[in-house]
Amino acid sequence: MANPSLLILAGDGIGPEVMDQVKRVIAWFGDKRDLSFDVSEDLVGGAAYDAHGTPLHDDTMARALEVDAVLLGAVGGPKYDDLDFSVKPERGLLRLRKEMDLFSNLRPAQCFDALADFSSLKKDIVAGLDIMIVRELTSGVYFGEPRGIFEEGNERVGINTQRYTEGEIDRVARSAFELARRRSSKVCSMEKANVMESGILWREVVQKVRDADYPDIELSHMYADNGAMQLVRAPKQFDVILTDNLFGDILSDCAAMLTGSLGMLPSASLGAPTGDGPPRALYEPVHGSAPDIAGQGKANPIACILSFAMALRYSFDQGEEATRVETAIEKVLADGARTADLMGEDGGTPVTTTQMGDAILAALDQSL
Ligand SMILES: NC(=O)C1=CN([C@@H]2O[C@H](COP(=O)(O)OP(=O)(O)OC[C@H]3O[C@@H](n4cnc5c(N)ncnc54)[C@H](O)[C@@H]3O)[C@@H](O)[C@H]2O)C=CC1
Ligand SMILES: CC(C)CC(=O)C(=O)O
Ligand SMILES: [Mg+2]
Repeated sequence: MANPSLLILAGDGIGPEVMDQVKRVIAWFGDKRDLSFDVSEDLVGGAAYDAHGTPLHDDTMARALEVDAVLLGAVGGPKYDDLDFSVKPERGLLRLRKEMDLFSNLRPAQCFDALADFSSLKKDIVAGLDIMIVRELTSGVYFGEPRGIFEEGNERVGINTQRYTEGEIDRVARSAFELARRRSSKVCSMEKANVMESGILWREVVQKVRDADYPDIELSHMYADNGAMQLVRAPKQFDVILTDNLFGDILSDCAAMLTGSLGMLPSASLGAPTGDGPPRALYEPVHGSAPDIAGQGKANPIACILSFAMALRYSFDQGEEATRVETAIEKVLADGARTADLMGEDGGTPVTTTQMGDAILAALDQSL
């Protein structure tokens, strides 16, 4: 049987740096676990713009639709700030998500024991934290029309449109409920139904889906601003959080700091199930291209490596191997390895991106 196929799009800034460590983990699975992948690589974001004048070449898009899974690093950076919006690096990523129809974005926030002391919050608030944010990814205000900057009278007006259809809400709600059934069966849906019609529809549809097909799920609703506050006040009250594209983007960066660093948060973006096979999927860290530390060997590769672990679990039916990676990372952190983002000013000498990769590979070796 052919090896499963992976398309790697490392992107910009720290994207290629953290992806280099993922490539070593992929090679390790080929060497040590007889689990090989047919890996191809291509450009996305600013790197694709530099080469082709577009943040995502049509050939790359076509390849992404063919492979079993895509692994992405990060896109964007100040070099591209003044580009026309249509060719900005971030548009390449949005096109991938949209054309692959990856409507369900899973962003787990787990606090590893070794980092509970380092979180922005008190240890007892985050110790043992394990929540899953399910973010709608292919609609909402990042995609709604009309959008643009227009002349209106003697001034300009910037417009974006929050738009959700019932079908779009229905399908992401189902994905959250299915996931919740494999966890604690508790979902909190967040929107702003107090001030947004799209929020009213969101709440109605989510409740309807739950009542019709998921009566075993304990569903609650919360305004997203309160949700942000509750996330930092008492995050362990949540298990699965279901929310829209914009709120999910913001709430997941917020959740990252509960775990210690944005450099710790992976994600899986999944489409609809395809027959018997796994859904279309793209895996990427939650963080961006981190221009402030790019090229300095400071980036934490754990979020990207954990994203590969999610690929093992969700695309390749290799849950035990995914756990092997997560356990290796847990061990490395317990042994004290810290990239700079995981230590305070006087925390000692941080390890580099490559040294963190070395330590994770050594822990993987020890797991055999
Ligand atoms: N999925 C993607 O490709 C994303 C791309 N971006 C893009 O990235 C660029 C920079 O955006 P920012 O707002 O600065 O967000 P960012 O996520 O790149 O960085 C925010 C802060 O977190 C730190 N950080 C992020 N990842 C880290 C890691 N792995 N290890 C250690 N520290 C890490 C950075 O150094 C920075 O101080 C922008 O062009 C933005 O549009 C932003 C978010 C997601
Ligand atoms: C397209 C990305 C730059 C948006 C983002 O911040 C994210 O998806 O987390
Ligand atoms: Mg974001």
